[in-house]
Amino acid sequence: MQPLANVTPLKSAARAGAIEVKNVGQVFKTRSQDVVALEDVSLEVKPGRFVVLVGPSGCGKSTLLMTMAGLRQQTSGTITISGAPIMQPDPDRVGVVFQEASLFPWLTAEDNVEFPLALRSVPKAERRAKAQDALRLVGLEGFGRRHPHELSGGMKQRVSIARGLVQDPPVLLMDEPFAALDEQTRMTMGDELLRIWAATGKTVVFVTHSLTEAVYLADEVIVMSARPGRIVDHLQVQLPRPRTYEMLSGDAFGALRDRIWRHIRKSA
Ligand SMILES: Nc1ncnc2c1ncn2[C@@H]1O[C@H](COP(=O)(O)OP(=O)(O)OP(=O)(O)O)[C@@H](O)[C@H]1O
Repeated sequence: MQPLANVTPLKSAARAGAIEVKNVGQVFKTRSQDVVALEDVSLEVKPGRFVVLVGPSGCGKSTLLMTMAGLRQQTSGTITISGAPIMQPDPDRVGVVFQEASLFPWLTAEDNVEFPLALRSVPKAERRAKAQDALRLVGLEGFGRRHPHELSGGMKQRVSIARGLVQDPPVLLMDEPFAALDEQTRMTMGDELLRIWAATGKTVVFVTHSLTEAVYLADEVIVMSARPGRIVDHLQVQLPRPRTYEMLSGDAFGALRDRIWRHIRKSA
């Protein structure tokens, strides 16, 4: 276990990293109609679990993740993170990583990682130390002075993960973080993420369209139906860890992937 240095422990340590979503609904009001994106979604994630959300395109996966991150307010229901409601973004409790690395091109990798701390006026020396820790954790020690255009797609996404981790939140929410990467890099990044997860003990909620990636990474897979998004299945993935490439062709792996696919095909 290798937590980031200089971290203030959470007050409610016992529930740090727990997520509770209760009867959450999300309705978007547009000029022509009300779009029901989420309907009566409830789920519980225990601290330290790796949970993957899958479902057909437009079923509300990103909406659910953004609502858990406090970036949107749900229309109904409640969401608590580490035992307290989440009403707005709170980088001490929740880190977020998006599909596009969305780095500032004019800032170096370490300045990008420091950015959330700079916004909160954390002193420069402390910012730098935390950014160095986070960059080391994602395997980018020595690359901090590079600008995004000097980094590969996978490296940029590592910087983005480091930025999500820099305040050492107990929860990391990831919205298709590897979707823009080629298949080889994507597999490597999956293994890297599992290494970081094992080293930090964070709760991860990860959205993907790839059923293989879902089963490979997850402790649990939550399957959503087409809009309005509801939870239609919740699978426990009991494959041993560390996960290996050989498991991809095993019967247990195939059975889980088929079960998820049957739900998605029904919804499509
Ligand atoms: N701001 C908004 N205003 C109106 N409708 C929205 C808004 N944001 C999302 N929606 C709609 O809500 C539904 C859920 O969208 P969301 O992006 O959460 O789905 P998703 O499962 O993440 O999709 P994908 O897999 O294609 O990324 C979609 O029908 C989308 O068009």
